[in-house]
Parts: sequence; structure tokens; C-alpha cells
Amino acid sequence: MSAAELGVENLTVAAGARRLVREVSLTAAPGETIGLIGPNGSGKSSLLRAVYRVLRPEAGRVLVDGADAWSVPVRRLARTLAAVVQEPGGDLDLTVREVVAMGRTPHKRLLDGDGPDDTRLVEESLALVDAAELADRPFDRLSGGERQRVLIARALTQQPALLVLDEPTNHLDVRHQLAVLGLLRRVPTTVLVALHDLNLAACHCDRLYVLKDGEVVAAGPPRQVLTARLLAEVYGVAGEVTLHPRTGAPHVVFLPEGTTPSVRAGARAGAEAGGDRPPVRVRGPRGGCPSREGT
Ligand SMILES: Nc1ncnc2c1ncn2[C@@H]1O[C@H](COP(=O)(O)OP(=O)(O)OP(=O)(O)O)[C@@H](O)[C@H]1O
Repeated sequence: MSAAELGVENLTVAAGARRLVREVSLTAAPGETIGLIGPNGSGKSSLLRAVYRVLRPEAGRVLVDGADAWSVPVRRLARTLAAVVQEPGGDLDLTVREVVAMGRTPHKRLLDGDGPDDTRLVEESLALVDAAELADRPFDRLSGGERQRVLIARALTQQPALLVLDEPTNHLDVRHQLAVLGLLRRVPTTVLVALHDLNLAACHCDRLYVLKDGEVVAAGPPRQVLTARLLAEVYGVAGEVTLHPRTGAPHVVFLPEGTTPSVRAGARAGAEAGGDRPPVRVRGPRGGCPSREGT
């Protein structure tokens, strides 16, 4: 697997007269994990759909290693980009192993069977998402979380240089959430992932882009982006953000409606964005959040 460079340039996505994504630009360097966060309806899925070539943009470009994703042949794009999406794929009368093997399709010629390398990749991918024991089960009868892991295995089997995922932790229990996001950190590919869980995003992403009403309202490393002010302005909730002493990542605690955030916590969160308090001391790289191998 290699890693692609992603460039989204002034992308606007519309449905009829409605603009779902408005002049969004973002970049992902090869190997980066980029998180897309924002409230319901802020345009995350629409942006991802334009990147993985399902929703044609009204304006702007999606560049994968410099090539326009909407101009290259679909098959070529599928050898570079894999997507794990929320749309139900319809009933698939296939076993889990067969579904995962579909990830090899872009790399094969018409009527090619599965070679030993294909078979090995399928088994390896299933093992990576802790789904080896599901291989012979009918895909249609899996639980939501099992399906999700199998679809991630299919994407890994595709050996993409760019992996686009829309809420991949949906349906997953906490162990599998951590395992899947840890895995995404380890695969040597570029990752663009929409996430709702801000603490998972903080811990597993190199940089975050925050969408609101289809526009990017903040972008940068999690420590800069995730502040109490952002929670209030973008999500309309009160919360406190501290740097977790074990992981070194921002840690968000949401406060029930009617609670007044403490001044201390608010100041701590702001410190990372250039506020007036020194940052909380954190442990070094062994703190806890998974990092890229070799970094
Ligand atoms: N095909 C469509 N036609 C009209 N409106 C649409 C269409 N697809 C999405 N929308 C609207 O566009 C807005 C953005 O939707 P989108 O699914 O991109 O948001 P999201 O940030 O992924 O939301 P969520 O967090 O709820 O998944 C929403 O208001 C949604 O209702």
C-alpha cells in the first residue's frame, strides 16, 4: 500500500438550488489522517461523496496525486481510492469472504479469478478488523458492527492509497472503535474520515477540518481546533477541553444543558490556541494515542 496526496479545491456541492458544501478546500499529505467533524447536516457526507465520486461537484476540483478524480477513468480511481460509506448497499447474497474479495476487483481483469495474493489479502484484511471468524457467514445476516468491520476489510483489500470513510465507528462497540481507528493510524495510506466522536477524532487524527453549514469554519491539529469556544459556536453545547495527561490529546467533556463551564477549564482549552495559560504538561510519545509507525 502507498499513500496519495489529496487536494480539494474550492469544492461546491449542490442539490437543486441548495448548496450542501460551499467552496471547501482541504489538503491531506501522503500518510496523513484527516478528520472531518461538524454537526448533523453540516455537509460531511456530501463532501466525502464528491471526493469518492458519487456526487458531482457543481464547482471546484478533487485532486488525487494531482489527477482530477472526476476526470480519470473510474477503474483507475478505484485502484487508488477506497470508500467505506453509510449507504446500505442493498441485499448481497454473498459470504463475508466474497464481499471482502470484491475489494480486489479494480486490480483484476475481466474474468480473472482470485490468485494466491488476492486470497492472502482477503484473509489478512479480515484478521485486521477482527472478523476472520465471520469469513463463511452470509454477509446479510451480520450485525451492524460486524458489517461495518467487513466493509472496512473490503476497503483494505482494495489496497488504496487514499481511504475515505464516513463514520466508520458507527455501530461499533468501544473496543472495535478503538481497534478500527488504531488500525487506520497504522495502515500506510492517506485517510479522510468523518467522525462524530470528538475524543476519537482528537486522538486519532493528525488534523481536523470542522464543517458548519457546508463551510469549513476551523482547521488544524486537534489541539488547536478543539476548544470550548468551538463547541459552543459550532455545536451549540457547553463543554470543557483539557489535554489528557496520558494521551496528550485534547479531551472533551460535555456539560449538561444549564451547567456553567468553569473558567479554568475554558482558559486551559484556549491556551493551546494561543491563550494566556501555559499548556498542560503531557507525557511524551508513549502517552497513549496511537501514532503513525516510525513517527
Ligand atoms: N440529495 C440531497 N438533496 C437535498 N438535500 C440533501 C441531499 N443530500 C444531503 N442533503 C442535505 O444536505 C445537508 C448536508 O447533508 P450531509 O449528509 O452532507 O451532512 P452530514 O454533515 O454528513 O450530516 P450527519 O452528521 O447527520 O451525517 C443536510 O441538510 C441534508 O439534509
